Amino acid sequence: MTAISIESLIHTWPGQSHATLDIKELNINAGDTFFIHGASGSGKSTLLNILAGVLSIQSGKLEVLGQNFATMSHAQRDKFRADNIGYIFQQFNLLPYLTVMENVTLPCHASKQRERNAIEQYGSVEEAAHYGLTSLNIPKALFHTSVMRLSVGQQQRVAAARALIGNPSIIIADEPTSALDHDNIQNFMETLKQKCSEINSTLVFVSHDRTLAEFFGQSMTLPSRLQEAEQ
Ligand SMILES: Nc1ncnc2c1ncn2[C@@H]1O[C@H](COP(=O)(O)OP(=O)(O)OP(=O)(O)O)[C@@H](O)[C@H]1O
Repeated sequence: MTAISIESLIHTWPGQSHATLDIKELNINAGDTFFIHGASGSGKSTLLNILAGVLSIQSGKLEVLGQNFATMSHAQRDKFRADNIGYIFQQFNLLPYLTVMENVTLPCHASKQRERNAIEQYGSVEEAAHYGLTSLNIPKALFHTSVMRLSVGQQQRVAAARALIGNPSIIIADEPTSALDHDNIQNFMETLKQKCSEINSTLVFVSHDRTLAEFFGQSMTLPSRLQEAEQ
């Protein structure tokens, strides 16, 4: 099954003389690990926002899990995202006034489907969060403390546990390793891949760091607009 299918996708931001994104064709199979590399300004965030349904499609075709995004309203895409996409942000986006557990269980409050999946597999949302955090090496003693008291590496693993809870079909990761040191990057990449494979989730991972491509089954590079402008 195809998880993500793109045909002739073009996105031009207002005031720009040429398109930020121009992707003729891209197919990502369900369960694959896919790396998108691109320099700063090449349109990585724009593409991820389109894939997650945050931005509407201007031109071309995009199907995510067989759903045609062009025919869906903003509200339909928001629900689809909550149910089917776990998102890991560059700056983690953990809520500072919530505990580790409260952060991790959030997606199950936003999506009945993810809540159901968590309960079916682990008996309760809390048990699902416990399992996720433990398997990502977060000590139990930290489960009920504020996320602000965690190290950067721990915060990123909590962000991963939050993205994975309730088994979303797709995990999108936007530069999630940029704040980590070398050893933490290796550990984080291996663990993230293993966890995605455990829940049969498709991993779409974006970074400016092309050395990370080695961790993935397939990859693509977005052309640098700066280079094009200079040619
Ligand atoms: N909301 C917006 N309004 C107008 N232009 C935008 C907007 N967001 C992005 N752009 C433009 O689109 C281009 C690509 O930006 P984007 O953030 O997608 O790139 P990126 O590859 O994620 O960059 P970085 O690695 O620096 O985060 C840039 O020229 C940027 O100015």
